[in-house]
Amino acid sequence: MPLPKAELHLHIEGTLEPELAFALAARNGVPLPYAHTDELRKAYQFDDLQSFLNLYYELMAVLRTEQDFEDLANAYLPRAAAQGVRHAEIFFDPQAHIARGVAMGTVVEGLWRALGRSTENHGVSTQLIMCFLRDESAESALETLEAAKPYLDRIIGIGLDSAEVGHPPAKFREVYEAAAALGLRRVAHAGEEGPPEYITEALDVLGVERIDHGLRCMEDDALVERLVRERVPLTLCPLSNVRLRAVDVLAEHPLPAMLDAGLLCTVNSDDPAYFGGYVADNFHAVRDALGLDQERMRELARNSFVASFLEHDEERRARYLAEVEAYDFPGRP
Ligand SMILES: Nc1ncnc2[nH]cnc12
Ligand SMILES: [Zn+2]
Repeated sequence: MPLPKAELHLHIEGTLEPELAFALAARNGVPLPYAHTDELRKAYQFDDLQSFLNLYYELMAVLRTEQDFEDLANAYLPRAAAQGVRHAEIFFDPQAHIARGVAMGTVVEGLWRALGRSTENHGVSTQLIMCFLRDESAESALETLEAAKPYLDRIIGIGLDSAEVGHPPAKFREVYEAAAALGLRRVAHAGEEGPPEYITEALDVLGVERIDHGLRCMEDDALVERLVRERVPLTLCPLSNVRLRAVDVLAEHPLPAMLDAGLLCTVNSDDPAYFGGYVADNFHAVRDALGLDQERMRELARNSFVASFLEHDEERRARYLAEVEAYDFPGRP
């Protein structure tokens, strides 16, 4: 039985495995510039975030109907359950779909057909976080929030993703203020490729409660002290960092130094279909490459529930946390 955990940094479009991409392409008559799944997999060599995003947006062309989004989520959920995920806060990128003529309602209703039954069907509770693409305009983000208004009972919060450098958080001040007024929770990708100043700006200007990635905080001691003092969770994605070359090799990932500094770190999968592993695979990879002991692994699992947006169901959070504390690692005498 895997260690129980919450997954807090997972782009649902990043769970699109080559086999499902080809099946949906055939179903929808969408041509793909790859002959078969192996050829597509060979394209999964990235130099940086942008080179990944190019493929990520290209493959989304196969997602067209409610059924496609339901199938996408229904492929992820049993995999997540098998990896010990009890609770998942799932990102989606509506602008990438709306730009292709796929309506907000198609995306949210389709995902919800799977997510709404996930606790019963898979033992995984879920929340949806709608991300704005930071390389699109602030006006487009505001229009997207407007388009989401009929679906806000299904969306717990907003996030900010896509190409980071050159698109500082402050560009999105207005839409974050509007989202806060609607009672939405706020997170943002910051400090993945962008500088530590983007992390500070996400906190001060956007009022975010968690930082997605946040890796580059380690370049600024005062920022680290602040993140520790304010207990700001970071949703790290170690295999993603290696694949997108934010770190050279996993053995050099700053996670142990971040934990030693007292940062509230969590480990997540980001876009598991592209980066070679789901969330437990990320846990095992950091354990093996960085020599994390069982108490560090337990700390990461505990942090994931502490950092989750489960305030509306503290009883559930307490149950998950108790499971973490009671967990017996395999192979213990
Ligand atoms: N790691 C990542 N960073 C920014 N935007 C993303 N969209 C999907 N994955 C992303
Ligand atoms: Zn991400």
